[in-house]
Amino acid sequence: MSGDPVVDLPLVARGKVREVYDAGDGRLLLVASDRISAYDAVLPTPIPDKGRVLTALSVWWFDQLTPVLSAFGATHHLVSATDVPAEVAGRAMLVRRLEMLPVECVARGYLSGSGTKEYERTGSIRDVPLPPGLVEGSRLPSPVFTPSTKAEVGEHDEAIDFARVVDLVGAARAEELRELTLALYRRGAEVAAGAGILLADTKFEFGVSSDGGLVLGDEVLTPDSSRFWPASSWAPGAPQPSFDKQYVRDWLTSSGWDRVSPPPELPADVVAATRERYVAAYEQLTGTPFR
Ligand SMILES: N#Cc1c(N)ncnc1-c1cnn(Cc2cccc(F)c2)c1
Repeated sequence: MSGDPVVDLPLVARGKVREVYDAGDGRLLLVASDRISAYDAVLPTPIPDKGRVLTALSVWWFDQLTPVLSAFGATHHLVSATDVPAEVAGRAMLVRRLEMLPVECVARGYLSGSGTKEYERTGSIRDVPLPPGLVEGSRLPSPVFTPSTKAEVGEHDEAIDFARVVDLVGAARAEELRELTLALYRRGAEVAAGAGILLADTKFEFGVSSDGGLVLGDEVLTPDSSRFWPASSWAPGAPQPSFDKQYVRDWLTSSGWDRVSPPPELPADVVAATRERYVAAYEQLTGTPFR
């Protein structure tokens, strides 16, 4: 299951749960697996249909975000989600090959994880001062752009400030990345809130097309590239339950796994419940049945 190339194309990149293949003619094939990661480990048990659900969600979001992209004179990289090899039907996207910018464009609407630690140390996130009294899970007064550099596979991304983004891509492009990232986050958060889901944060990746325009790449606004929290259980002051991975996290914690040795297989009920959460995220966000 894991590790073997699934299509007869040259492998370009391999992440924890996804692969990129060279499809030729200036195209790439992004393939989403059914693998799931938790606590920085890829688990041995696949979640059936996870790859198909997250691919369908990205495809839906590319359409939803097109008006925001157009307002910035930008586009997205999706060419087709149907013109793909049969062995990865439904869980692959044929995309334009881009010159990817070396910046992970993260937008945060809520305080969580490393953001909370930074706030507790400095009273701010990167170069954005925040009001006192915020806690884990607090909604930020305004969404914040918190870029990082892309780490090697298996490493953690490195937080960078806006000045470093300017060094990497130039002042005008850096400003464009920040404003477009925040505009895309705001639209995503608005749509998600209407579906009872809080978009705590998300990561976008951008490339540049041959005519120099910005292009939204990678996957977009999936539970793998974002923190989705159920709005109904939002309670600032403690880590918020993950919309999709909480069953897995809770079971791993109860199993006694030490987070260092190879992770254990998931029981069937946790697999089924987790699959249902991915399907629920898709159906709640899009308002359409997952097939
Ligand atoms: N998207 C996109 C893209 C593009 N449109 N043009 C050129 N390169 C990329 C590209 C290359 N790597 N990644 C990240 C990545 C790593 C591992 C697995 C994955 F599925 C994805 C993105």
